[in-house]
Amino acid sequence: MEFDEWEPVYEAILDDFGYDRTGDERGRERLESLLEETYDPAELAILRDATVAVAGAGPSLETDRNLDRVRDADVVLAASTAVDVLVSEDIDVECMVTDLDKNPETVERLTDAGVPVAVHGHGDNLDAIRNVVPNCRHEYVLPTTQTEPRGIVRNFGGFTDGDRAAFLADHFGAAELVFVGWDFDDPTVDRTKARKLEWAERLLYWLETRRMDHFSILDGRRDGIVTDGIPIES
Ligand SMILES: Nc1ncnc2c1ncn2[C@@H]1O[C@H](COP(=O)(O)OP(=O)(O)OP(=O)(O)O)[C@@H](O)[C@H]1O
Ligand SMILES: Nc1nc2c(c(=O)[nH]1)N=C(CO)CN2
Ligand SMILES: [Mg+2]
Repeated sequence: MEFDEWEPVYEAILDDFGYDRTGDERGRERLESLLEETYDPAELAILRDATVAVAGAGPSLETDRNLDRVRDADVVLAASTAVDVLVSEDIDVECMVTDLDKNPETVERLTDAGVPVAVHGHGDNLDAIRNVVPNCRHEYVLPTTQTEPRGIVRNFGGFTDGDRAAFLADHFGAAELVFVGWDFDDPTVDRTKARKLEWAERLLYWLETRRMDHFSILDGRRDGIVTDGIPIES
């Protein structure tokens, strides 16, 4: 997704959470200033026409059925701690997507082993960027932002770690997205996380309907409505 399509949704997210756009720009600048080189996104051509498992970090990821669905996929993208769950089941991931808030040692280990990690900079992870990025192998770090992309820092669309993985797969031409480990109504999460998951759900619904490329047909027939181009669950 290009930024001009993403920007109105980004503005709605800023508004909803009260985030400061200049904070996100600072996150982008910190990534820019720390990275001497980056992962070449052209390498993500492995996603083209692939069946891609998009693993969220919800508790259902560990069910046998979901682990089998991941094993059956051509390519596995995993958000944050979902990587650790999959690795403990002997499942390798092709790319990790994270804002560095949970398992920095996994980020360092993957980049060291030559597995790309899409590292997201935003206004609330500036310290994590400074603490973790210098310990990573830069040629396996793909820096991302949710604000306007600049220089080496890319924006493929998406907000939370998991939905950004789905937007990444879409951007690089995945044929099919298989969602595992997505528990939108997880009673164990706090209020802020629940609101982030609400956004993730809305964004994935938008992405999937956009991928189907028949918004106008779906509008009013599925259990969602379209407001300003953003599908909102009814
Ligand atoms: N029940 C769930 N709990 C946690 N993550 C979930 C769940 N269901 C789906 N996910 C996806 O897995 C990702 C896990 O990443 P992580 O726990 O680091 O969250 P995050 O996006 O950094 O948000 P936060 O700032 O709240 O930690 C989430 O971003 C979300 O997209
Ligand atoms: N500014 C800001 N941006 C975010 C935040 C956050 O806490 N603050 N959390 C996210 C979850 O992955 C994604 N983006
Ligand atoms: Mg995270």
